[in-house]
Amino acid sequence: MLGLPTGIQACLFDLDGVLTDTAAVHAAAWKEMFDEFLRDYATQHGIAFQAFDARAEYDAYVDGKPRANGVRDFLTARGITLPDGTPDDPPSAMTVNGLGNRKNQAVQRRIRTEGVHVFEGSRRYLQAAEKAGLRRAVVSSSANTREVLDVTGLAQYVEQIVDGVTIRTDGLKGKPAPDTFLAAAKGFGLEPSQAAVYEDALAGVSAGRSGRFGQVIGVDRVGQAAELKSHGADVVVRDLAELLEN
Ligand SMILES: O=P(O)(O)OC[C@H]1O[C@@H](O)[C@H](O)[C@@H](O)[C@@H]1O
Repeated sequence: MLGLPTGIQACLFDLDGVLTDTAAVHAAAWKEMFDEFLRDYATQHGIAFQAFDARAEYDAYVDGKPRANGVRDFLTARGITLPDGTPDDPPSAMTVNGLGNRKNQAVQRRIRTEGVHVFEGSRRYLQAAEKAGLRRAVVSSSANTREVLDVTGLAQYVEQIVDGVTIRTDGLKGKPAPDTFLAAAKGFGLEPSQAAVYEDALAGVSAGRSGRFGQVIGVDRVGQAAELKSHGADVVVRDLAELLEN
C-alpha cells in the first residue's frame, strides 16, 4: 500500500523538495547571499571570486541541514572560518548567524513574491496516507516550515511538525543526524522501524538510514538518484505519485 512495506504506520515527510518546490527557492536564496559575501571576501583578501555552485555545493554542504550548519559547512569547505555569533545577529554581521539571517531575509522575500508551488503528487499522496490511516509528520530543518505549510494549505494533512524551530527549542541535532526523525516517530509512540522517511536531500536520506527507519524513500527532483541510493535510500522515485501506483 502506498509503495510501503507492511508494518509501516507513519509517514515522516521532509518539506522542501519533497512536498513543496522550495528546495530551488532555498538554493537561489543561498546563492544570492553567498555570492554577495564571497565577492566582498575576495576583494578584501585579494583573491579571485569563485561563485557559489547552487547545484554541487548546495547539495553537498547545505541542503537539508539547519541554517547555521549549512553556512558553517560551506564556509569550511572553502577554507573560511567566521565566528558563530548569536541567532539574533543582524543580517549585516560577518558571523555564521549573521549570514544565515541574511539568507533568511532573501528566502522569505522570494516566498512572498514568487509564492510556493506544491507538488501535486505529494498533495495526493498526503491525502491517500490520511485515508489509509497512516500517521503524518513533517520533519524539516527549516524554521519557515509552519509558514510554508500554512500558505500552501498543506497544514490540514499534517499531525505533527518537527522543524528548525523545534531543533532550537528542544536542542535536537539537525540532519544528517537522525534525531529529528526519531523525535517525530516517538511523538507518534512508534519505533523507527514502523515509520517511513521521505527525503530529497543527501543529508536527509543519511538521517533516515542511520535512524534505522522502516523505509527510506529518496525523492529525486534534480537527477541525483545514484547519490540518494549511496547515502541510504531504499528506493528512489521522481515524484510521490509513482508510489500511489503500487
Ligand atoms: O533557513 P531555513 O528556512 O530555516 O531552512 C534551513 C534549511 O531547510 C531545509 O529544509 C532546506 O533543504 C535547506 O535548503 C534550508 O537551508
